[in-house]
Amino acid sequence: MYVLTSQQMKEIDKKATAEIGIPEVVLMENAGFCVFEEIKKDFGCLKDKKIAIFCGKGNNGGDGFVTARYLLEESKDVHIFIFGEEVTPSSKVFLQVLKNLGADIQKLNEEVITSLYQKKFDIVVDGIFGIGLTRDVEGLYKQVIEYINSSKAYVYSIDIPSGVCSDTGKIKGVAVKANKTITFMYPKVGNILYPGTHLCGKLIVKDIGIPKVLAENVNTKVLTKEELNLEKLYRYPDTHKGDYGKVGVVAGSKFFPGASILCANACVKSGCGLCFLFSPAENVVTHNFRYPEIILMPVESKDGIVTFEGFKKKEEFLQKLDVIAFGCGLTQSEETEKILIHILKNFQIPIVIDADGLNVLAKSEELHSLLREYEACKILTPHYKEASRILGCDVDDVAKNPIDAALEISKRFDCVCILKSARTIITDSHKVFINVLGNPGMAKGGSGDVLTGIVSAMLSQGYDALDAAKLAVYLHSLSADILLERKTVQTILPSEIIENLDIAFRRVIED
Ligand SMILES: NC(=O)C1=CN([C@@H]2O[C@H](COP(=O)(O)OP(=O)(O)OC[C@H]3O[C@@H](n4cnc5c(N)ncnc54)[C@H](OP(=O)(O)O)[C@@H]3O)[C@@H](O)[C@H]2O)[C@@H](O)CC1
Ligand SMILES: Nc1ncnc2c1ncn2[C@@H]1O[C@H](COP(=O)(O)OP(=O)(O)O)[C@@H](O)[C@H]1O
Ligand SMILES: [K+]
Repeated sequence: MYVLTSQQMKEIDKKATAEIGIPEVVLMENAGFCVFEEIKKDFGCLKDKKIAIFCGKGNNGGDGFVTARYLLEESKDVHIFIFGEEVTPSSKVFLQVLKNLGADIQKLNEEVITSLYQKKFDIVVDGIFGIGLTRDVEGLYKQVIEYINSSKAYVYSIDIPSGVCSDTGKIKGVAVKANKTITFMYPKVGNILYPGTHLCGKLIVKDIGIPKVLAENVNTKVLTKEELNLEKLYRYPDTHKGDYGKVGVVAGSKFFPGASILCANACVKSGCGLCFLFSPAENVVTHNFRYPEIILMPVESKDGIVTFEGFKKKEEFLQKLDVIAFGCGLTQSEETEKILIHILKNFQIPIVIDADGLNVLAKSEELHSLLREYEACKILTPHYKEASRILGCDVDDVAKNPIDAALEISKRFDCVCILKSARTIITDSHKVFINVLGNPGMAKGGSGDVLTGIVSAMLSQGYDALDAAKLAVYLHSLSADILLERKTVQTILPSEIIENLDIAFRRVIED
């Protein structure tokens, strides 16, 4: 499913009217009717319902006028509130229709807003701002939104909750908290990213008759099952472990032994042929027997951290690898940096860089240019903080516009970037996918290490970087969502996300 920015939606809208010739009022009529239909479906009989419709001066308000007209057919207690008569030409048509019908239309001012608090509306329709919101919400607009949020009514937002930026999902000063949002044709970015997605309540996407061919060049999509390439998950009977690749997980330290195990274990549980774990010798001793499928590669360490010299002694094994997963729990030492430099200079195999791999990358100019020049496929898996270190900006800047941050990282290193959060963004700098699965039970140390293991296994099974990233992110969060069916967000563990991958794989392959 495509996800659009306000600019993209406006262009499509313009083409539909100017080039294809569908009049704007027809689209507005369809949009307003869709909102009415949804209300009717939810409430059934509206006869005794007290309804308020708040309409701004743009076309979002015009949709509200249309909805109001249909609601007037169902209830005698429908009240329309406007911010002024200077509305867009299409909206004006429907405002006039309401006037002709003798509808109750009140212009909002301080007094009217105060009086709203005495009225007990059952249903509120928010048609204040849609994709045309350009600046922070203030004054009367702010007061009305505050009223809506204080009311006990069931709130419908048209297109997007007013006050949410449709390009980022951020709140521009104040925003409506809706129970349900009816958006048209395609979700907007602000309907999908937090906090906007939360303020939408239940999101409904309605077709209002804009030809779909107009969206064909849009590059951003929700990561749905239909977007996954499942081809390489199928195994011919006549096959052997060599067909599924050898992954070298370079991870772990005295301080974070678990990170390496989670990563390597997720990797073997996601289908790689052989998984070698390069970790400090003292950790490896304790891992023995507990994780029999992982081939343990004890590396000489100093103060619990793998050393560059120790790593080089494993050259013979390193040469056999097909994929490297680098960084989980390594610590940000000079040794970590030296090892990564060595890998980027001497290997040309797919690499996944996570955690401390990203942290040393952020600090080293040499690593920046080596990674840019590295020709094999590369996947970077930062969370917001790691991304901000790489980009040299504030973490809030990443959070404000994660799609742009992911694109920037992807372009800078010519890599696939998996920017992790409650709405993980995947991009190869051309296409963008937003993951909408997963739950707060994943907000726990170790969840990211699991993802690194899964994505490495996808690379070793022959997927290209973008397909590997999409499949891994999907399976990872689907596994956590399946766990949530019987557990709680508090009790989900990263190691259980690994165990539960069985069911996630089955659902992806068989359903
Ligand atoms: N796309 C489609 O396919 C279709 C779209 N449709 C609908 O149209 C909607 C988009 O309509 P739209 O472009 O007229 O913008 P909209 O959101 O109504 O607001 C613009 C108004 O708000 C004002 N304004 C902005 N920020 C402000 C602030 N902070 N505080 C105060 N004022 C502020 C701005 O003023 P200005 O910035 O010009 O001063 C302008 O007056 C879309 O979301 C959907 O519902 C359907 O009808 C059919 C098909
Ligand atoms: N609230 C949430 N909803 C969905 N997914 C989440 C949420 N919080 C975290 N995640 C996912 O969990 C993982 C956390 O990774 P990361 O922050 O690197 O953790 P760690 O480094 O401790 O392993 C990411 O894949 C992220 O997308
Ligand atoms: K709205």
